[in-house]
Amino acid sequence: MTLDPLKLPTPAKLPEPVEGSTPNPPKLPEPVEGSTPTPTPAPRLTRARLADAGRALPAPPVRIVHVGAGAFHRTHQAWFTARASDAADWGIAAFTGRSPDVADRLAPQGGVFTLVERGPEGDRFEQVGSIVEAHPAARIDRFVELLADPAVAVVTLTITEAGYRLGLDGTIDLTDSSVAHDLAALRAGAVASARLRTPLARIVLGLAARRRAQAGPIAIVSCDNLPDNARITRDALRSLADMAGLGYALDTASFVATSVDRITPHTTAADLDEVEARTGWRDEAAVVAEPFADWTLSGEFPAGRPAWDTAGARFVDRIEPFEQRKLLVLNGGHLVLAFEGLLRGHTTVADAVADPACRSALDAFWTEAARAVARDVDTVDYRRALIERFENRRIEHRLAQIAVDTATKLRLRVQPVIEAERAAGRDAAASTAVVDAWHRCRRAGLIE
Ligand SMILES: NC(=O)c1ccc[n+]([C@@H]2O[C@H](COP(=O)([O-])OP(=O)(O)OC[C@H]3O[C@@H](n4cnc5c(N)ncnc54)[C@H](O)[C@@H]3O)[C@@H](O)[C@H]2O)c1
Ligand SMILES: O=P(O)(O)OC[C@@H](O)[C@@H](O)[C@H](O)[C@H](O)CO
Repeated sequence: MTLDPLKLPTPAKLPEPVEGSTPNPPKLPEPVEGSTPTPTPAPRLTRARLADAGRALPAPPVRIVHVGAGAFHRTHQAWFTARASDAADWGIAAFTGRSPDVADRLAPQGGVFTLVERGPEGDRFEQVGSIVEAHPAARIDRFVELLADPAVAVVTLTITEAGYRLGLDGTIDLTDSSVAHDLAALRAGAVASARLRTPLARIVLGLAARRRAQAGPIAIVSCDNLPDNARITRDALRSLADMAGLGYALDTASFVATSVDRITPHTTAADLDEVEARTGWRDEAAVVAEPFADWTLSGEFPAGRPAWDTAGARFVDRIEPFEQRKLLVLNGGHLVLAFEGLLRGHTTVADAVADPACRSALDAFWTEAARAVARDVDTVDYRRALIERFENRRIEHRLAQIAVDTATKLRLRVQPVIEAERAAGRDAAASTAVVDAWHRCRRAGLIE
């Protein structure tokens, strides 16, 4: 079958984990001899109760605004910020991208949450205090107020690839009904802007307010799995701002490129119960991640930034090789396992990678993907380490979580491999087979 894909719609240095450690469990009443024990519900984790229990996590001042407060923000940027040597100076106000769910869970806890670092041998629990405000996307008033505050120096984003509303050419899709709605609202001024639907339009509104308030420069840091995420974010914001007559909004914004990595599955109800049983706190905003974490950044922070390097982040002049390796090898590899795995009845990445047929498709794809990655980064040890990460059975990373927005992901994570192979005169058999598996998944109704 001939397929035309163009038609398709250094680990951080961390302290040794303490296996099974339970941070400061609250004191529960002693059971009374002879009585029928009534299970005592664990207290809800909150910043104030933590302080009462003798383990205060002081709330730092807000200097970072995050958009898209999902699971990954908590396991990655919030965690790096909490572990930076100057964590006491950098608090995060986290806004959801769309639904209010995460804000509803985090806000009653004062932003504090538990990170479960789930290694192959056991769990390590850590309470993270860097998020100090949590708001639903609809709190545009607070969002704009914060962006216009000179103390705020950084805006980070994890709104998923779909959240950027890009067309096939990689620029913002003006035919998208929400983009069109927001453009009209931005043009109509403040009252209409109170109902903005897209994160990028809200950022334009906030940056325009910042400019008018002369609050100084700011860094915008996309932490989504997109190639050239700084340019994509800048161009999309620039288009919106220019067309809305707010071109000045971006005058003092700096765009930082990132490659982000930490496998973060969706939190399950069983995970929350496990956190409660092991820590003694009921935490409705707990998140689970693998021990590995990587953050590579490139760009200017004109108003300062946390010392993320002290927590293991890497600042580089040229991000492309890191970005290519992450997006093509890891994320492209995930797509291989998702499609082949779903077709073979598997549920998780660990199940799929243990199946020799899926593994062989992965290895074949990786041979081609590695050739598409710039020579200046290693792909041999990287792949070896990745297999171990994928094999971590205790991380229940569901193939269905990966297999969303697949047309966009194929275009960004597999098509570049096909193009590189063909440009070198090869047949791109393994990467083209990924597209074929995608078609078969769609025909079988396994993915949308
Ligand atoms: N989960 C991971 O392992 C992982 C690892 C590296 C990078 N990332 C990046 O982070 C992104 C989010 O992952 P997550 O695990 O936090 O997901 P999540 O579902 O927990 O959270 C997604 C966030 O994005 C918002 N959002 C989703 N679709 C949107 C849309 N169309 N418009 C506006 N906002 C939208 C949601 O409201 C939520 O705030 C990924 O898409 C990826 O780019 C995730
Ligand atoms: O998060 P997505 O939807 O862009 O891609 C799915 C996975 O490949 C991704 O979440 C990886 O687990 C992650 O990028 C690892 O750091």
